[in-house]
Amino acid sequence: MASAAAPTTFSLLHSATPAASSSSRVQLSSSLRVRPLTRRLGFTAADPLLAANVAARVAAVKVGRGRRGVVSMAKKSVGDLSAADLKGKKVFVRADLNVPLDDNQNITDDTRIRAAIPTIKYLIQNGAKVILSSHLGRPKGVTPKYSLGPLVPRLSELIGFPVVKAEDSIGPEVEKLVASLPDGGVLLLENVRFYKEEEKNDPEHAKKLASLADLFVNDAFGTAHRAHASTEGVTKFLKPSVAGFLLQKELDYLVGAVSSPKRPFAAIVGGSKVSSKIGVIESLLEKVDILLLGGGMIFTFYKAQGLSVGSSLVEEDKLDLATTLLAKAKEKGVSLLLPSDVVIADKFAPDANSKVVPASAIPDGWMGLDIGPDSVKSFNEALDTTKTIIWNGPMGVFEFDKFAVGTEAIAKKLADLSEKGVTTIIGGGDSVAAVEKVGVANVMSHISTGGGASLELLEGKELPGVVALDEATPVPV
Ligand SMILES: Nc1ncnc2c1ncn2[C@@H]1O[C@H](COP(=O)(O)OP(=O)(O)OP(=O)(O)O)[C@@H](O)[C@H]1O
Ligand SMILES: O=C(O)[C@H](O)COP(=O)(O)O
Repeated sequence: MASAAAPTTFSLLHSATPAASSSSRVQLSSSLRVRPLTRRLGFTAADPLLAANVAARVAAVKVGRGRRGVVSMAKKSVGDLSAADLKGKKVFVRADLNVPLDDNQNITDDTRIRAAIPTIKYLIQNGAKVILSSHLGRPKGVTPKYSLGPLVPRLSELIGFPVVKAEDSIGPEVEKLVASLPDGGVLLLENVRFYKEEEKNDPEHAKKLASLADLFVNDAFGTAHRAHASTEGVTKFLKPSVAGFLLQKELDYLVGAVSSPKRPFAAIVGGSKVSSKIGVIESLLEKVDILLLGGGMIFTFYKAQGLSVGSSLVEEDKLDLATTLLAKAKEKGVSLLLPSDVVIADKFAPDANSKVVPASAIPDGWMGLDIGPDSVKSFNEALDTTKTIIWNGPMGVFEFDKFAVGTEAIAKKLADLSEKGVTTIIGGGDSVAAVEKVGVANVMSHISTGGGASLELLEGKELPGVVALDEATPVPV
């Protein structure tokens, strides 16, 4: 790729043969490590409110190539609103509180609730009346098991006082509760998806939601790829409509850091199928210096190169695509690495028999379920040269302990590099689960709260929930 800093001595591993991979030698970068964006701006990741606020002001730049060409993703932030703008104002806040619940309605991962708190607290501290809304799951009509009720205790605990819960998201009862909300109070609306008009982005419905408030803050990054009434529709009726701190931080990393990365810039893409990652790979090939591929998709690449893959996951109709992507990497000067060895299993099960073999020697009847130790070694060497890394998708079937080793090794490597100042961005979905399983989530530069939304951003698409927000006022940088 056109980068002066790209590692020129890095061999292009289009061949999946063990000989090719193990013979690769990566020249270690001797240049100084850069500090993550937050540290460079003079605050710590432990101070997300301040971090996002300052980042919004300082780092909000024209970034991203969207569906309709180059667009500005720099949006007005809630941090641009002062106490004078907020005191006594009714603020409709759309968050993504779509958290997993167990059979007893206990929250099993509160990450998304915690991530929404900085914006809510900022509004409270500035005397606003917070009308908080979210979806939970994909209900078809009013469905008690998708009520937001179970979130109230944790939300109240994190906010520091009891949150009032409405039984609906629109209507006279909600209006009464809004009217009795004190300055600095928080009212949680019921699941916005209990109305089918929400997902249809029905303008009349959006108008009803908007009529509850004076202004709009969208902090629902995980749902920003949906043009729904509470994410996009309400912006037509509420001014200003601004980005919350979480949304801004996600954009700063997934668009800002990816568009203007400190180089060398590496992407690690895994997951099950190449078909679900085509857009991401194609988009990243335009930006990265190094691309490491793992997960189930590698077998389609191997087969495209004429290797036998046993009974590994292969998308027969994507063989040509795999060949095209390899050629594109070569054309762009991207160092693309496929794993040189794999952990194979005699069945798709946690207790399968397993062994490590070169990628070129997968026997019939066996399937590859993880990357092998040599691959981890060469991936680590490649990552050692980088200053920015983005990771999306696990290296193997990490749900089975036996085949989680490669994914966990990559998670540990990123944690190690992050502590040395490399910007590490985890792009949502299963890779986040893997990072959390290893217990290194807190050291990464950024962990996205969005699965589909982060994928769409990485594909270079615009998110309707972001596009609809007010543009940031340009500031001299
Ligand atoms: N070699 C393999 N064979 C089969 N499945 C695999 C293999 N390697 C990884 N997977 C599976 O890929 C799945 C994750 O793939 P997916 O494409 O959904 O990744 P993701 O992008 O991290 O997740 P999400 O779609 O939630 O954002 C995991 O369930 C994992 O078990
Ligand atoms: O979990 C997610 O990815 C978001 O909350 C969006 O949910 P959805 O895919 O049901 O719109």
